[in-house]
Amino acid sequence: MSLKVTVIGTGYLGATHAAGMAELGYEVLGLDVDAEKVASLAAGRVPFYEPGLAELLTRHLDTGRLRFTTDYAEVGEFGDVHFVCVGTPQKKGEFAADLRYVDAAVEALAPHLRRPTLVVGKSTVPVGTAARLATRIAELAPAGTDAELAWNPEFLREGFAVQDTLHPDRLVFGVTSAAAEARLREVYAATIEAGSPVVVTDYATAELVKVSANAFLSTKISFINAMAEVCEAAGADVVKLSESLGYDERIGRRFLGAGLGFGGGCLPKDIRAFMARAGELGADQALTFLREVDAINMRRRSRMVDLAREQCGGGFLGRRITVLGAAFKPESDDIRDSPALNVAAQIQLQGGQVTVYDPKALDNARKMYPGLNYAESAEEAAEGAHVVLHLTEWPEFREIDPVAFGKLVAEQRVVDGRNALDPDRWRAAGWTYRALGRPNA
Ligand SMILES: NC(=O)c1ccc[n+]([C@@H]2O[C@H](COP(=O)([O-])OP(=O)(O)OC[C@H]3O[C@@H](n4cnc5c(N)ncnc54)[C@H](O)[C@@H]3O)[C@@H](O)[C@H]2O)c1
Ligand SMILES: O=c1ccn([C@@H]2O[C@H](COP(=O)(O)OP(=O)(O)O[C@H]3O[C@H](CO)[C@@H](O)[C@H](O)[C@H]3O)[C@@H](O)[C@H]2O)c(=O)[nH]1
Repeated sequence: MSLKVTVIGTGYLGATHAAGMAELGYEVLGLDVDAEKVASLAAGRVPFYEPGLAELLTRHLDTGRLRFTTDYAEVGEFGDVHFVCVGTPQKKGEFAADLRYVDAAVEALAPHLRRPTLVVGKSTVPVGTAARLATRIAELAPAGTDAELAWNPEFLREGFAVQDTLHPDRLVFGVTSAAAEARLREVYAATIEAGSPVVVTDYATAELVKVSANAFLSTKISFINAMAEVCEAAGADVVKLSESLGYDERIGRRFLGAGLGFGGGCLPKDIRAFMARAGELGADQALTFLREVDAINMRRRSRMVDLAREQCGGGFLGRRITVLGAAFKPESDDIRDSPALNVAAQIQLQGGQVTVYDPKALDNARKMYPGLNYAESAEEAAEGAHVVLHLTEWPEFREIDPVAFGKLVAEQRVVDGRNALDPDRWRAAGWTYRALGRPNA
């Protein structure tokens, strides 16, 4: 009989994981405490934008392999394997991760476990969490239930979540028994067969792989952005510098894109939680460099505001500013810690009249930043602008015809926060083109 899998927490990670598990052939029950989200998923509507996910979801609602609920008793009854995918955001006013949702999920699930089961943590957590949760499960699971915990961190990227879920570049299994390892190998048999390597290790290492991967990626981005600061001071070109570095295979070109820096629901909060946890463990010195990584990243945002102000003639009062992009990166509608919206809000606070356009993230942006103006197209956003800021590199912004666009604005000034537009094309159309870390023409 085929395995029955549950997925607890059906946000960006969980909804994709649930659909991915159904694609692998399992019967899947997704649970969320957000009844609206559950109703939406059950009706075949993905409550966020993720390419390819809607198709996968509707396919498996149709095959009958995928269902959703808000009822923990049903989940406990149903599942052989339970994946925990709830959020672990940054605590308000602190660096540490807020573990209340993970704790609540385990507390709610464990009393309903009914037979030998494996609970598998996928959320990103501070090292030591799994060991603590394993003890909690042992305390709360009904007597005689052979319930175990494993930690199987997730490395998917938003915008590529379906592909990354079905073809992960590695699987990490943090386990305390051969039986748990065997169960995970069974769950992921097709993925392993298709070539994804498996690393079997203890809880602590599995938890640390995840946060150290995100620390490395953040460091790579802040490294190139630090080089951008030096390039700017020296009149050099960070795009050419990055290209040249990337040809060295030991360095590699990926995640060397200089610009406005990293945002989103993962990298910023994960490096901060990592520093906080290292501090608790007495290893804070090991991660002091991450403070600098964070600081370099945040400086990108203020530098962008400065450049925009410069282009507005020294102040924002009475100036119209077009912001292209609201999502923290293209191919996503996620605006968590979005650098684009952070810059837009700073400029608005300083008296600028900001109009934002994004192909997918307008609804989310309107809810979180109701004070900004929004437009339904790049062209509408550009009407009468004194400066255009390109802050999220959606492909459609690269397609803009700078000649036609130039007729809409009050002044032809563009600041490219993602080094993704072609400076020659914009300059040839009469625009003043500025970018972070690139020389002026
Ligand atoms: N988004 C990503 O790309 C990604 C990738 C890898 C890892 N992660 C990690 O995965 C976790 C989830 O991230 P996300 O982006 O999917 O967050 P999210 O906010 O989109 O989703 C979390 C979901 O958990 C639900 N939830 C909260 N408490 C619950 C409870 N007690 N029981 C059941 N459901 C509950 C929320 O309603 C929400 O739908 C985080 O730890 C994150 O760091 C995220
Ligand atoms: O060269 C680059 C690459 C990325 N970014 C920015 O970095 C941020 C994060 O991008 P990305 O890593 O592609 O997005 P996420 O979906 O947040 O994925 C990261 O965070 C996830 C959650 O932990 C992990 O699973 C993924 O492996 C990890 O890449 C975005 O703001 C990007 O604009 C740059 O500034 N320059």
